[in-house]
Amino acid sequence: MGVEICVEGLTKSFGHQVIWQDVSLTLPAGEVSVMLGPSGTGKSVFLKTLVGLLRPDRGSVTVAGRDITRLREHELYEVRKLFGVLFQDGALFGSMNLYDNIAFPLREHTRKPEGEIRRIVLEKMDMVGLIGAEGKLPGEISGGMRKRAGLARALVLDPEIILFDEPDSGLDPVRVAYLNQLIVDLNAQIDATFLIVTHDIASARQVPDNIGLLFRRELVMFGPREQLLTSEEPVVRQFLNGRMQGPIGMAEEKDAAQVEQELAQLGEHHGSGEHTGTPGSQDLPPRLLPGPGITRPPRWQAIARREAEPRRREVTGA
Ligand SMILES: Nc1ncnc2c1ncn2[C@@H]1O[C@H](COP(=O)(O)OP(=O)(O)OP(=O)(O)O)[C@@H](O)[C@H]1O
Repeated sequence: MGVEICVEGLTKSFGHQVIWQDVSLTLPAGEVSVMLGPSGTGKSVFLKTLVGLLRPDRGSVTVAGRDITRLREHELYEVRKLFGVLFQDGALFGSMNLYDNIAFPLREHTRKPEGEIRRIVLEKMDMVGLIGAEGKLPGEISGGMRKRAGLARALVLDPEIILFDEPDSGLDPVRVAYLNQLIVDLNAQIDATFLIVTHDIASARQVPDNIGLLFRRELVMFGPREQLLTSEEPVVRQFLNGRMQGPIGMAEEKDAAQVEQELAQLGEHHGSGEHTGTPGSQDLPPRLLPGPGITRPPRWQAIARREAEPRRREVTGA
């Protein structure tokens, strides 16, 4: 049923460069969370810190009751088995076929016999829709298939937590839609805790239970999808609407006077396609549901209730 990750007061710098500071959030067990943020705000550094590949300056990351920032290397090795990580390009070995790539963690970390390994590898390849491609080399398949293969490999040790580093990068919109459906289906099937770093706002709007936003070396907000998508916080709105006007600049943050002027101008241009109404009135797309035939774990009843809530508010005008 996945495990909760509790992050408290986390700060990371490289030399004098503070990447982010005092980040606190809880990734609820079994839920899907998305981390957004402009380029270079340290989203990948955050993922690496969660899995213990980077050590923070301060703060804690509690996974299954253990603060991984304080573990020694051999203890970390054990805790890391709870994680599956999908790196941006799938991080496959170019000289190995997909079967051997996906079998790799099982051969490295377990003493399972080859027959058992075969059963697991084929089961995971089936889950991500790759049956029949066992003998292909990573160089012979599309970027979307490489991501699926990376995902199958992340699944073989039955992780409690899966971290996705920009799973949609380099994919066309149709492939992104398929991948999003696969992520939602997998989450319902294996019920692990998912954290996805992405730039794709459309995915962030539909896929997760929770959304976080990193900006100016801080976690601006982290909370239920509905809360972020209807937030009036200027940074959150600028990012989720993908517009130039607002606190986020091309290279750095803008000065306060400029932001105020831009937002005032934007306020004069209602009807430009931007959602500028009162909190809760913004377009809230429905959450992507698991496909037909996929049994949903009990927590989906709570999701369905939450999904119904804002619409009920809209209808009643509350
Ligand atoms: N090992 C490292 N040593 C020094 N600096 C690093 C290291 N890893 C990352 N950084 C710096 O940390 C900052 C954040 O990098 P990171 O890749 O986490 O950003 P990001 O938000 O994931 O960006 P993008 O969205 O463009 O992928 C960058 O300035 C980067 O140069």
